[in-house]
Amino acid sequence: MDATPETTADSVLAEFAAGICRRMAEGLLEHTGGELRSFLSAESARLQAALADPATLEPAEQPHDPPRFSRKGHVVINTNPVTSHRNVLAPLLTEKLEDDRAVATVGPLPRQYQGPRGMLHGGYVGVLLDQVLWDVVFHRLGHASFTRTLNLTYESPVPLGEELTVEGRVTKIDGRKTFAEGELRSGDTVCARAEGLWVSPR
Ligand SMILES: CCCCCCCCCCCC(=O)SCCNC(=O)CCNC(=O)[C@H](O)C(C)(C)COP(=O)(O)OP(=O)(O)OC[C@H]1O[C@@H](n2cnc3c(N)ncnc32)[C@H](O)[C@@H]1OP(=O)(O)O
Repeated sequence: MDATPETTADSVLAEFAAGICRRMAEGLLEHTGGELRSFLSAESARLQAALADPATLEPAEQPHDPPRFSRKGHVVINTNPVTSHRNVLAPLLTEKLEDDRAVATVGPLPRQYQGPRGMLHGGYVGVLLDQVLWDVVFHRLGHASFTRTLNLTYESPVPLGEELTVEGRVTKIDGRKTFAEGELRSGDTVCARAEGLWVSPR
């Protein structure tokens, strides 16, 4: 049971703190020595200032994820590691869903997602495609399902530091099985393709 239910201002503060943690994660891989100390000190001071006086945050600011509560009144936090503004691991998507199709933009992604030098780690390519394909399946079906298979083809390296597009489409529904496919693009270049199967719960 939550003794202190979340307010909108708490959610704004949490997302502000997550933003600082994201910048810190990025800065830890960018700065060294004295520059690193100055960077960490400045980011810590911004968080301390916001905690001491929440009015230093933009007063009209709304959280991306406003407080939600379960039927029993417990706070429900969006933990999604791709889309939650409060989860510092999340690269964050802006997504449009229409019928059988989803189109999302993500990035530019910083260096904590790096695999090969200057390029996105292949596992994160799968994470982004899994999420967007799951989203379009959820949108189409109206209920959650589980990823059963996800086959990836890496066509070309995915650059960091550039906006990316991730697209997903439902291709077939057969009972509990929903098939979907999609791709991840950098500009006009298709960097990876995915196809998979999502199974609805019994
Ligand atoms: C609001 C919420 C927020 C939730 C927020 C969610 C955030 C997004 C998450 C992103 C997506 C994920 O990461 S999801 C998490 C990653 N995935 C998982 O953890 C899933 C782990 N696997 C499982 O739990 C299970 O294997 C299931 C549930 C997927 C399937 O088990 P099952 O229910 O026993 O299904 P089963 O009978 O074996 O198969 C169902 C049907 O599919 C067919 N089938 C099975 N495998 C295959 C296959 N490889 N190729 C073809 N067909 C297949 C079977 O023949 C059968 O067909 P027929 O006889 O019916 O014709």
